[in-house]
Amino acid sequence: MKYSEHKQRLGLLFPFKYDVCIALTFMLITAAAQLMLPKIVNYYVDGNAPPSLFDIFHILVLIAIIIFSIISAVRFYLFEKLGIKVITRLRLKLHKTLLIKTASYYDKNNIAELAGRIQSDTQTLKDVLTTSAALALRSAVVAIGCIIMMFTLSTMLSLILLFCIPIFILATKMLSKKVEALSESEQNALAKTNKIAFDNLNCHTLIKLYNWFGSSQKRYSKTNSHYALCAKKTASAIAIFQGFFNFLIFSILILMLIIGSHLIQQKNLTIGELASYVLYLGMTFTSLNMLAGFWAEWMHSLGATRYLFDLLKSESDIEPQLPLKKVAFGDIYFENISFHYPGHATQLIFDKLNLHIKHGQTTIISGPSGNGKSTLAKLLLGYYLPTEGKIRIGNLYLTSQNIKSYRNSIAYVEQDPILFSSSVLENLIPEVGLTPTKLQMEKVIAACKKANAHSFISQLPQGYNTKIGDRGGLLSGGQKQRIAIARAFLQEPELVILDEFTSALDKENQYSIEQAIKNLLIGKTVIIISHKHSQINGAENLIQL
Ligand SMILES: Nc1ncnc2c1ncn2[C@@H]1O[C@H](COP(=O)(O)OP(=O)(O)OP(=O)(O)O)[C@@H](O)[C@H]1O
Repeated sequence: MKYSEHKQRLGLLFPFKYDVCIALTFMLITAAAQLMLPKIVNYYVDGNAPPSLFDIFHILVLIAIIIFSIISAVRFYLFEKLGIKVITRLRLKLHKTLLIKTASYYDKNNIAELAGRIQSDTQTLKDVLTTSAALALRSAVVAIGCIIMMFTLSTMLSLILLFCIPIFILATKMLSKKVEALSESEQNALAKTNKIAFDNLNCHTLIKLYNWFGSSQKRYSKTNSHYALCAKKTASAIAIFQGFFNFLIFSILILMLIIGSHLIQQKNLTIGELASYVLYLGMTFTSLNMLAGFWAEWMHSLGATRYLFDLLKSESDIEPQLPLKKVAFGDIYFENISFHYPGHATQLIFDKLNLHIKHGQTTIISGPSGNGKSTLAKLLLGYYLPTEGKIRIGNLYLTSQNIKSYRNSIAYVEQDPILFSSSVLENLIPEVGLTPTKLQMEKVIAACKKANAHSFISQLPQGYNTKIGDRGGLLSGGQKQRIAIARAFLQEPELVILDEFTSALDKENQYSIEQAIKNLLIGKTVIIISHKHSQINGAENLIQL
């Protein structure tokens, strides 16, 4: 645990400093009101209060109670609202960071685990950073206020009490260290459990097919039990502390009552003052208990969110976010390209590969399965950078600095197209969503007609607004490919990479789409990755890998 880690978490509140100040003001008012309560008790017990129920004193007390209740409710709402704001902002930041992580980052990390962590890890921060922190702060104010009040009531009793406080602080410190370590392993175990659940649900048909229910359930049960074990360890550490704390509270309380009754006999204390003192003592312990609970919770969240903050920090696996520039396309050259996937140094996919792909022409890249055809596309798309050698497009070398600008003019249609689980329309123009203008809709329909997709989309229950399921699971392979092709048309690209793009189409659709592509992509650079040499009649070049 480092100082910077505390600062980092508290820094999340900084953008909402005004909300924090307003909420804290309300909190301080409630703390002050709370401190008045034992004094009122003292007033009643020693017989100073007026006997008539409808006396102005009682009416004022009632008004004070009503105001206190309203302010408490507002304070609760303000801190909850603050928590929601902080977490929403953090989730947005994490989502953005994850989106711009490199392709190799996703080779190493599990998507389900990452998505789960955005939700669960941030949730642990929400309460601790706002409502719990506010209660802890109020508890600190109340505890200090109570100690002052207790000194005004009896110096002797208060001095005895002060001796007990170091024991309390020492126990809190020891516990928080233990809880921090336990929480980190608990959160990691939870993330692993989510990962296995996602994997199993994703492969539910496979599990059904081969009757792998038992083994899948066992895999989940193993991680789930490990999580339960970690959570139980954290809970028992907190429970031990709670037990010790309760023992401390009651022992001190009895001690104070014994000494207090002696002081009453010696006429050094009134009954009302002792009652008031015991109430302040109770409030001090409740406040200290809350503070200790908060500290344990804070350390829990520190350990639990370490992964998230590391994720935000790691700049090395983030693609540079530079403004898009207009780029000039030309012939594409692979100059002595060697490549292996990150972390797979022994599996060289290309070894000093040299290629020349002519601008404005159609080139077929062919070769046996596993020879690196799709990898070549991924290099051109800048998902990975070559291990050695350079890719030149026209006069410019492809680098991580300019790839975003290039990608802006590239369309890629894959064998198994990636689709959002949202509507057809959102898959075609996600930036517009569900409310396209008339002109945009006309463009979409024109692109879909060219891709032979319009007729089947029109027959879907809600047409272009039909939700297509997880990764387009409610569509056939050919329908998914036609949507991906329409999406490529809409990009108005300079370079089009078609990776086995008709693999899921029947002969009739294949022929008409090939014709549409042939006519539409005149003058563009088209790279067709295919096992079959003659995928598009009239392809000008063939490269055999
Ligand atoms: N993300 C990755 N990490 C590590 N290795 C990978 C990755 N993607 C692909 N490979 C490996 O790279 C090699 C080339 O794969 P690639 O998909 O480029 O072949 P391909 O020629 O397109 O195959 P196919 O015709 O079967 O689609 C394969 O051995 C594959 O295992």
